Amino acid sequence: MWTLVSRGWGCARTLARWATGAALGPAPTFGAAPESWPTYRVYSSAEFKEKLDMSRFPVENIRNFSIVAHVDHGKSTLADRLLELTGTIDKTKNNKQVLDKLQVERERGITVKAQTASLFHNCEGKQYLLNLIDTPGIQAQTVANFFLAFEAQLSVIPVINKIDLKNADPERVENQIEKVFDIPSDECIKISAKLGTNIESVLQAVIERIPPPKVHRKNPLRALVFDSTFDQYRGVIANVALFDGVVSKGDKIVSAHTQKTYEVNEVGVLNPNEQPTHKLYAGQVGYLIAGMKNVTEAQIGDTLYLHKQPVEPLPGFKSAKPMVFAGMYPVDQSEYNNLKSAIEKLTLNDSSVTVHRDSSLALGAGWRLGFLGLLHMEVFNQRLEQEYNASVILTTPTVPYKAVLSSSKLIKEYREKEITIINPAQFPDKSKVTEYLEPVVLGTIITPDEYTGKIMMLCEARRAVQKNMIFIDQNRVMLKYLFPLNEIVVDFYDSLKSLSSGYASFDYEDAGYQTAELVKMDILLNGNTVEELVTVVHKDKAHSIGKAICERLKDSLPRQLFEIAIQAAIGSKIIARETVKAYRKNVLAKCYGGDITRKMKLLKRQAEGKKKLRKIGNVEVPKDAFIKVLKTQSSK
Ligand SMILES: Nc1nc2c(ncn2[C@@H]2O[C@H](COP(=O)(O)OP(=O)(O)OP(=O)(O)O)[C@@H](O)[C@H]2O)c(=O)[nH]1
Repeated sequence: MWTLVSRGWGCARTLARWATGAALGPAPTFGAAPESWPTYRVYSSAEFKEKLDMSRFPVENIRNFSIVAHVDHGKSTLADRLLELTGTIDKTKNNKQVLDKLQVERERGITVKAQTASLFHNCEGKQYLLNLIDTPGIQAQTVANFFLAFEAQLSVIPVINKIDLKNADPERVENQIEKVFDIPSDECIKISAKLGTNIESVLQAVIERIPPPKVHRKNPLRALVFDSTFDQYRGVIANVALFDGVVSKGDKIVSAHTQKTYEVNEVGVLNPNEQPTHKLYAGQVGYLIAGMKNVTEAQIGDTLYLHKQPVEPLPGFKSAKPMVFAGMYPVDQSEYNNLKSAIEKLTLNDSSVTVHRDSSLALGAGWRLGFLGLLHMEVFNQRLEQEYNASVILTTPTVPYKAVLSSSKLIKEYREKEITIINPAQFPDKSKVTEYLEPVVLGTIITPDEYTGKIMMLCEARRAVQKNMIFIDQNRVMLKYLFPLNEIVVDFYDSLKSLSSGYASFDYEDAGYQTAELVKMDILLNGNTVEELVTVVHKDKAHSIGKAICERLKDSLPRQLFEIAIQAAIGSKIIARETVKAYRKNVLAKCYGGDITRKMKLLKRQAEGKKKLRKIGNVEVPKDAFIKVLKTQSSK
């Protein structure tokens, strides 16, 4: 297990994007605080006053760093220990993933939204300001991220975590790090974040190995908005990193993006909760509230400067590339506007989600959203439900395919020859294209040798082509495969973990497009297309995927008064079929006798159940039926 810690503004500009592309910064707190809520330190008034004065942290006493690692490697636990060690939170048994504030994060135990925390730390008589960004683990790209950090010349501190585990073998991991990343093994820090072992060395290394940020306090203000959240009472809270100058309460600032002017109502640091300060100085990271009311006013990547003191805007962020697209529609069209506003607010603090308006004959007006992966999509959906009480229909996720058009009519319509298709409903017919292209990724798998055979079979079943295989030590193998993206987005990681008893790791990076024989497949219920399940599949897999979807749908559909034919079709050709026999569910069957109130209760419950159903033709389908079906797609 290993963790990277890196430095400088890179943490805001690059590292955070690495992990998910999701924005950095504090998340709004929703609902009741969980029982395990941490105890934040309460400052005495003298201490508090001193804390407000950020001028006591000159640039040379500031370090900016991120924790980057795979899902579950202990980033948030290490962050907890760093918060405790620096006195930011009291040391209690309840400190579990303190920076994970969203309900979904605590339920799933994964970080969805990166959090910033400014830690005040005394070391050898000097007071340091250490800005920590706990990155989310939604995407499996740690190896690729390491090389990005390397190219950006960021300092990298390898940290080997979980050394308390019985089967931990830190020496072997050190050797692997040396072999794969060319980092001398004596630079590795071995810790147990859970037990708090050797955490001081991490802080020490952050101070010693990471240089202070390169900024100028005497220049006019130049602040990068690297995240923003929306508070219904205070408006937009923008998280800022100051590259130049100083910002104070009462300053007039301008957004380089919108050219709108605002007055700063509050500035402060995140410790880890918002703590107002008098000013923020270049090199520091904090938040700013300036009366921005609309979610579109605080664009991530925007530069803020002082009124009448314009500056060259900072380069901003390279936007994260969505890998998976899905349609999203309100269950009830009258909820369209509420859902629109919920999506806007959520995308404000997760800028890696792309949104296009979309509409479908069957599902009405909605959107096509782009996500970094399937887990990202699931989490976004869960947050909509939990935080905004929204009920949505999600269509089968698809990857962005391309088609080179041959039909001059279509070329005219699209105004280009090569189009990207993010909605399977718009997949052009074979007679109108020269070729189809599918996105591919270069996957890196590191596994104990004993699982290599099974993993190679799994990769081949996913149409992957082997590019490389090396032994990184006596019993560990690193495999590189070129995968079609659609073969890994749904459940590849789960399959890999289960067949390697959890030991194999998986990373991937974008590798462009390759020619592919693709077809559009419809799923029909009694002859009516199920819009949610229209999908694009590889020709060779159409039959097995179609069959699997029909079988799974059969298991998820309740019997109804009539027979239901479930069919998979390519054009007019039916390639698979299942039948659900007729049946009448008589909820009153057990209620012979006269208890009318009990009868009414049962009928009411049945009516409520019906609200969770979607009607396709005359067939009623439970909403969650489709989700269950999706899981079968790439495993066949
Ligand atoms: N034994 C042991 N378990 C640890 C250690 N550090 C973390 N864990 C456990 O590993 C699991 C994952 O820890 P997290 O801190 O949530 O990991 P993460 O990397 O932040 O996970 P994501 O946010 O999902 O990317 C939790 O069950 C922790 O209790 C450690 O040093 N030793």
